[in-house]
Amino acid sequence: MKFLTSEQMREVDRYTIEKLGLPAMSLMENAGRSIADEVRRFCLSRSSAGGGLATGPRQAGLLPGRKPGELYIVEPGGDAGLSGEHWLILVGKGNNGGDGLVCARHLADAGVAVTLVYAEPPENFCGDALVQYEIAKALGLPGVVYDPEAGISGLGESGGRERRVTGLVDALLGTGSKGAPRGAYAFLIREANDSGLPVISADIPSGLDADTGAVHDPCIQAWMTVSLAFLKAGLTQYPGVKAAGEVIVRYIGIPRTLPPGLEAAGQVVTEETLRAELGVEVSRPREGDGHKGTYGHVLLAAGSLPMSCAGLLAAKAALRAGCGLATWALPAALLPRMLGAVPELMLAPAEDGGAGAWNEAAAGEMLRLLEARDVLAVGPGVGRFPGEAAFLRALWEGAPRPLVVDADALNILAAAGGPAAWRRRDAATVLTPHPGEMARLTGLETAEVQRDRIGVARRFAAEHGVTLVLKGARTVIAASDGRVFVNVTGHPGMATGGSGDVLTGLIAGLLAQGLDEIQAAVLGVYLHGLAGEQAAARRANPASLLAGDIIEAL
Ligand SMILES: NC(=O)C1=CN([C@@H]2O[C@H](COP(=O)(O)OP(=O)(O)OC[C@H]3O[C@@H](n4cnc5c(N)ncnc54)[C@H](O)[C@@H]3O)[C@@H](O)[C@H]2O)[C@@H](O)CC1
Ligand SMILES: [K+]
Repeated sequence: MKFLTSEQMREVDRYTIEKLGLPAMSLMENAGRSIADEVRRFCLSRSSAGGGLATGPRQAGLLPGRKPGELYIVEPGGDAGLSGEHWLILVGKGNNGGDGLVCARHLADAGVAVTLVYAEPPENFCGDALVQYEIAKALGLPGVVYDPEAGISGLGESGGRERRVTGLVDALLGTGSKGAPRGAYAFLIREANDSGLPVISADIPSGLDADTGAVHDPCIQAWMTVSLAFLKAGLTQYPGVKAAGEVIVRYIGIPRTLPPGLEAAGQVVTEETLRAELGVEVSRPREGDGHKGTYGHVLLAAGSLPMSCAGLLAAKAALRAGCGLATWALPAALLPRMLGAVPELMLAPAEDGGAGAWNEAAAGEMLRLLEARDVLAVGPGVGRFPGEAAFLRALWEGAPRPLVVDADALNILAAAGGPAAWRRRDAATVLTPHPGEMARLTGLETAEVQRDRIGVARRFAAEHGVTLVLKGARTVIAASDGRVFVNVTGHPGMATGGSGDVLTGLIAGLLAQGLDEIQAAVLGVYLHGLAGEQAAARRANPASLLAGDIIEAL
């Protein structure tokens, strides 16, 4: 599923309205009605679930309690289950507010009591939002201009009937928002968050940066967000993910195909994305006459005292990814301890003078081994050592096969000045930093990396001609050609030592089987998350998840 930045969304809007001739008012009508649909669905699922929000898969097009094929006519008077509902519609002065006004009209028609709360006097409204305000006024929908002194807690009356407020629609700020919410907008957002009531956001939670997922102070903490036409980039990254709650993308009449020349900011990884965009299946059948040579051979340079087992995890993951063979090269002093630890694995000792550490001279041996192997992964547990820059540079510049760089190898690379300091590689290169390693590679603070994960990853990959996997919840995979993928599989239980080593092995194992670097990186991250979810589900308490459990779940 594609996602866009706010600028791209504006471009799509412009194209749809000016080039295709679809009236802006029709789009706003569809947008507002979609939000109203979701509010109704929310209310009905809440009433049928006896309070609380119903969970589990939603049946497309079916409201709770209805059977497929059953004739059901929604009377103009609305759904009986909505009679106790009273929603405040928080309305800003732009088109997001316009969506809210349309939503209010449809909710009122469905039998929901609504009160419009204007963030500023409607005289300030502009364009289509002003037209929608005039319609709401002509219809007699109750509304008040927000007064911070009075607050929203007293707004329990609608059309002469006392009705306790049961929910809020946040139509304050959308993709036209700049910076932190100001004035009455900020007061309203704080009140909404403090109310404890369900909040459904129109397009994005007000206060969210639609491009990065960073949240301003304040930002709406929504229970649900109805993203209009396309998913917005900011809804795919934390803390935006948390602020948005459940995200529903609704079609509003804007064509699914992007205008000529416009590339989406990125895509969320699904099996469909993998198949349609990357030409790779999650489960790839094996050839009937395949043998271990058919599925490639991974060479892994990993481990050192005392972090020897990082290599073990990566190597096991490579084998579980389906590569035909895996060789783990390790400082020779570690060999006796590791012999037989994974019987399926070949071990290649690198001369270390008994120190259990890597050294510059070992690079030549790695390149020689690589002649008969398909991919080199370097980094898990290698530590820091004298001659480290020369060691890694020799591999970086000399390895004619795909290279996966992780963990301390990334720190070595950063200390040496980053990829720009060395010759650009011809063969595939995948870097798998966590945010701290990414910060060292870019010279940014970790918080700066996290504030714009998509942008930081995209720029780095394009500038250095590598595939960049920026790890962490909602891992970002950026290709050197500007494409970006965001992974949504995974589980917080995976935040445990060795989890990254498993990913490195997995990606290397997929590269060995002939997948290209972006296929291997995206599929690897997707499978890693999926395995983590399954491993977590097998444990009574997911906090007890170990990296080895992820390998077993593969
Ligand atoms: N054709 C379109 O353009 C469509 C737009 N739609 C809606 O329109 C939204 C975008 O509308 P707009 O571009 O009018 O912008 P917004 O409605 O997001 O913002 C409106 C106004 O708020 C003010 N504002 C900006 N930042 C602020 C801040 N930090 N604090 C206080 N006030 C601030 C500005 O004066 C801005 O013009 C989308 O998110 C979506 O909800 C939908 O109606 C569908 C069609
Ligand atoms: K909003």
